[in-house]
Amino acid sequence: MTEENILLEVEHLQTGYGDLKVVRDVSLTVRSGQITVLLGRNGAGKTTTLRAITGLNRTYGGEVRYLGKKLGETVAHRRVAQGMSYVQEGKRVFHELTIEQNLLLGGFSTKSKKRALLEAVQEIYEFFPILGDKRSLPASSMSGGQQQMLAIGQALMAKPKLLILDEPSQGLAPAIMKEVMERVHSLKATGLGILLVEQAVQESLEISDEVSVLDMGRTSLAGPASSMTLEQLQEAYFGTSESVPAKQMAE
Ligand SMILES: Nc1ncnc2c1ncn2[C@@H]1O[C@H](COP(=O)(O)OP(=O)(O)OP(=O)(O)O)[C@@H](O)[C@H]1O
Repeated sequence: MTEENILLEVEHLQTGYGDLKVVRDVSLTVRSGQITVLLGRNGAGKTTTLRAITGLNRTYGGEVRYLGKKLGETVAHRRVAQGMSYVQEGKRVFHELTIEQNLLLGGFSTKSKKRALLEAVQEIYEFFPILGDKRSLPASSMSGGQQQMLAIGQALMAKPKLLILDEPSQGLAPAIMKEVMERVHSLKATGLGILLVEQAVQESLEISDEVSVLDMGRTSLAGPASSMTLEQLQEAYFGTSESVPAKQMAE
């Protein structure tokens, strides 16, 4: 893997809320055409890390480099304009708007002409056919999994280089979760780099290239997904290599 593939490098990041330092030492890398998954127990600091990467929380220490440049105090909307799209936890779509209106809003930041936006919407329909089938219906009429696909489609409308997804499988039935994960996996072929936060350990490891585990605001394990053993992950999660069933790691 060459250095040119690197989209995002986070080194020894420190961030939090006001005086509260929640994230003390987090490092991770995301490359184009690859998925990096950020794992960790509830409250480990995963969402807070994403908020600092996207400019929603201040960085107290360490560094975030995107496309080879330090982001420093770059405000969130400039990061979006530079190709960072963030799908926050909980399928944040506009329920009263139609699916198509939601997608068009997603392309607003590109300042594209209507025609280009409609072409981009068609590409999203090809990728998520269910959104095309239901384009004129309000988003509220869709299931949780379909709303998650809409939230991802909305983020893709901004033509990102880096897609950041916070727990896309949250609250979804297993079959729907698998479908969402497969769709996320297939996005790699477009050259997009993806930073995925997940509680579904097994499913996210299957589609990821790199893994970073967070424990109490610190990176406790990082490396290629293919080389991670269950024992290493357990130790990184709990600070012990005693046998803990994989599914419990999400609890
Ligand atoms: N707005 C906030 N103000 C103060 N503290 C916060 C705020 N949001 C989160 N925290 C605290 O920061 C810590 C890390 O939370 P964070 O949401 O980043 O964890 P997480 O790993 O994403 O967990 P989860 O999987 O439950 O979403 C927690 O102790 C949480 O209570």
